[in-house]
Amino acid sequence: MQRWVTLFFDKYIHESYFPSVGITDIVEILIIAVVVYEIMLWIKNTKAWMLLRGMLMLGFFILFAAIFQMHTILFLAKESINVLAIAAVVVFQPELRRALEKLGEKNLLSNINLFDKNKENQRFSDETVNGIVKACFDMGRVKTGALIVVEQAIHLTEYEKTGIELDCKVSPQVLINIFEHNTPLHDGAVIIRGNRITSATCYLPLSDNMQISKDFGTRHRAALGMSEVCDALVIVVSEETGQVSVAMGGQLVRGVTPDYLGTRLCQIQYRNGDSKKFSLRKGRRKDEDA
Ligand SMILES: Nc1ncnc2c1ncn2[C@@H]1O[C@H](COP(=O)(O)OP(=O)(O)OP(=O)(O)O)[C@@H](O)[C@H]1O
Repeated sequence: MQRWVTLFFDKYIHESYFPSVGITDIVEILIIAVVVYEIMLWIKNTKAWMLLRGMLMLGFFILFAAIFQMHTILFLAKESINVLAIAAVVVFQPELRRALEKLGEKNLLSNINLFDKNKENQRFSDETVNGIVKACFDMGRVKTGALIVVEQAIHLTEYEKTGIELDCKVSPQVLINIFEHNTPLHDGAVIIRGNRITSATCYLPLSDNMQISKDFGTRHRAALGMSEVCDALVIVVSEETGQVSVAMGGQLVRGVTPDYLGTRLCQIQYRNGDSKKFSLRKGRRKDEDA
């Protein structure tokens, strides 16, 4: 037995090559682990998950063909692999674009304050937060439908172009007036950048999510669709129920309270992710109460 163990160690352990592991290698392993994890998360949360499953099926099929030496299938697979790779990039262009934009959103550079040094950290003022919250719930009370997109890091210029250009300060009166029935600007969505309403009657992409409730009409689908393709916070006021809902990152929360909406807006109010609490009682942020 002892001889067997000695032989085993001599053969497999003694002759094995153990590379020396330095700090750089550990950092490298950590970076690769994080990147692989992020890619897996991205695959899981997008249509790429279906692509991966399709590719796995194809892989098994090719393996099967290889085991049984099916030369024609192997030849076809080899020839079409490049075409399939290009097709995947074309089909998943929106998801790939979103993933790259998300990477940009992380704004690592602004955290070390090299590039954003001169930019104001605040996206919009408390007045804008209060104005949006007030307008949404006032419209909800009288069942006026509305769709409001609050821009974050990703610029929404291409969606602005689908509507009528405006440039006015956000206020509850203006928002209510825009969405008033039978007025020229009431259809479509309003886009807000900072403290300004940049355009109205904008057309937003509809979500093709099959799992969302059949009760949702196109206004809610457009809110969800928009939140899937960019980082904006999208607010919907239902004409049918008067409920206010919020969509962000492909998730729609229905029937929110003014406090909830205010808090969500405060969460995106600062570029570096700072957020302050919103208090409904005074319609202002809690830090201002002091
Ligand atoms: N793609 C879109 N982009 C922007 N606005 C849209 C889009 N699709 C629909 N809308 C807006 O939604 C309105 C129609 O809403 P619809 O009744 O279909 O939706 P809903 O989700 O059931 O909302 P509601 O509860 O208010 O009825 C349109 O008049 C238009 O203003």
